[in-house]
Amino acid sequence: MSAVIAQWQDPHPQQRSPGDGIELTAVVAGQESLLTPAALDFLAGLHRRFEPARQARLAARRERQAYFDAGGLPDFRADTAAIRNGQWRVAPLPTALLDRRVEITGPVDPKMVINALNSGAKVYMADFEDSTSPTWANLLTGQRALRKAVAGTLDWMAPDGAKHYTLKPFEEQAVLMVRPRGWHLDEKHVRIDGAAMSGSLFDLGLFAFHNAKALAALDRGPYFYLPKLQSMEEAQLWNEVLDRVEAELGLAPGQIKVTVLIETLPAVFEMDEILHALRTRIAGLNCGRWDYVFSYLKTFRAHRDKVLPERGQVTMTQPFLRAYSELLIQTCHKRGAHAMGGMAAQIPISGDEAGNEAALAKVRADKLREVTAGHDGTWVAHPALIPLAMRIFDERMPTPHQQHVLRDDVLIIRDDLIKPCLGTVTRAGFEGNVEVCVRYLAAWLEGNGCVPIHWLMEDAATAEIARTQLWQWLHADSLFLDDGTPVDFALLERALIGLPSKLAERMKLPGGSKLDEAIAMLDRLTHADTLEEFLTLPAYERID
Ligand SMILES: CC(=O)SCCNC(=O)CCNC(=O)[C@H](O)C(C)(C)COP(=O)(O)OP(=O)(O)OC[C@H]1O[C@@H](n2cnc3c(N)ncnc32)[C@H](O)[C@@H]1OP(=O)(O)O
Ligand SMILES: O=CC(=O)O
Ligand SMILES: [Mg+2]
Repeated sequence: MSAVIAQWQDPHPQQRSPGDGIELTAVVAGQESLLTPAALDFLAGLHRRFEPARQARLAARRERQAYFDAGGLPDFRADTAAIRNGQWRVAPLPTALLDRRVEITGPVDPKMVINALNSGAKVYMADFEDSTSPTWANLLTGQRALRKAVAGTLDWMAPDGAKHYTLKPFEEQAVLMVRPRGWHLDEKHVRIDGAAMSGSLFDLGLFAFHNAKALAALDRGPYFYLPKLQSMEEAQLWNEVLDRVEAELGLAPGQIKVTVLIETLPAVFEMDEILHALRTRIAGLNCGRWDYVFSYLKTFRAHRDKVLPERGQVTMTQPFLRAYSELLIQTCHKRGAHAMGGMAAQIPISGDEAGNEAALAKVRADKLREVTAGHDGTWVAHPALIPLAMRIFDERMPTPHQQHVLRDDVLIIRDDLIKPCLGTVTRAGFEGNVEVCVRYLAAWLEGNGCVPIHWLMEDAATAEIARTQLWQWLHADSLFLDDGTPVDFALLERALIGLPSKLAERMKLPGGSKLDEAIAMLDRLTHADTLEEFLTLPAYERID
């Protein structure tokens, strides 16, 4: 997978200032066509209007985490009971978003964009978030690819000239949705009045600036996926941003539609409130299971009674995760929104028929669980999985969606959502987490935000689980592997020391040049007294 595109790299980067308080601290060739004075003014306007509110929301996150660290538990809010108990529905969904049974997701390099739009999935979520390492080159390459895709002119030639990629006709393409980065991430290369702007506002703002009118004319939104929200107030902030974007770009109010990922533990207690805050424009909620597990671990980082078993055992059939997905379905269907499923991590295995069949069987079981529970659609990580997921949804969901499945049988209380599952930590589980962290981080530092490791899709969310589990296990009192070995820093040392030779033959894989840096970073992150909020925050300081 090529994440950084050579022709976009400037061998002589320099600081350039477009003036009016806007400063760009990196350059890739050709960026002027995207970062026009008008586009920069638009971004600066978003920053000046919403940066104080973003900072307030980030401070609120820290305050709430301090409450959890002091022993507090998340719960449904008393002050919003009227919203939960009220009779209201979200605005009707646009035709293009009625049938979303299979959605493909992936990073935004031109080949992936073409492959995803041509893939036969109903929707393609172009991802600036979990699967993109936000180097300046990746971001602008992605924005340029999407702009050309919307215009219908995107093509791409394989570097060896073996294949020329072109888009299928518009009617045969997946519906485009874009996922900007979460509220916690800055875009350090755009400084406004001396401060870095928000990555969310940069990604969404720049995409909307160049494509919103064209997409609205095609009756295709624009449509966005909003990641990692933690509260109703964060949804309100997004709604205000989108109101402003619509007003500035001359779009009808409510033209921009969004789907919100419920992928943090605090947010699962505010799903009605989030739908309500965005009720004129929300099309659905999505079970972002990987970040959700990460958020569970992070929320309870100081709770020794909430240590989870190794990653492979924390599956969606565990009671606390089943409760999350069923409550999401019930909540969405009550309000007229779609309840989207999530991502199975298995990808096709080439050259191993039995291994491939076992991987596909896991994906099949996951999709079957989702459609049977009442989800209106699901995610796949790889185009080869689309027929499998499509078949299951076609067979089990003959209608475009199943909002009529109200799941009145579901009765979920707070403890169902927070009770940890039982299980073990094996040596393979511990060492697997170490390997995933190091290899993923190394790839990310090299500019590649999504990689296959042992035939599993690994991205920022899955790697966060591995990283957070290591920290949690190492800081728990007297934790032992299932073979009786104490989980301590000596065990980590041995795993880290053994890793370079274990990976020696794989140095040509993504991240090969950054393995030492990744090992040093993981060592620091696991030794820290406090769990770092996001892996990508310190890692972002180390990329261009
Ligand atoms: C927790 C979450 O947030 S989930 C959402 C974020 N994660 C994702 O979106 C995962 C996206 N998936 C991927 O990036 C890739 O599938 C990977 C990295 C896991 C595997 O990629 P590869 O090793 O390149 O897979 P593989 O070699 O089998 O790819 C075969 C073809 O399918 C294409 N392909 C693979 N995945 C995708 C995708 N998601 N979208 C479009 N095309 C894809 C490849 O580009 C390749 O195309 P080509 O034959 O024209 O060269
Ligand atoms: O974004 C999706 C997730 O699972 O995390
Ligand atoms: Mg996520």
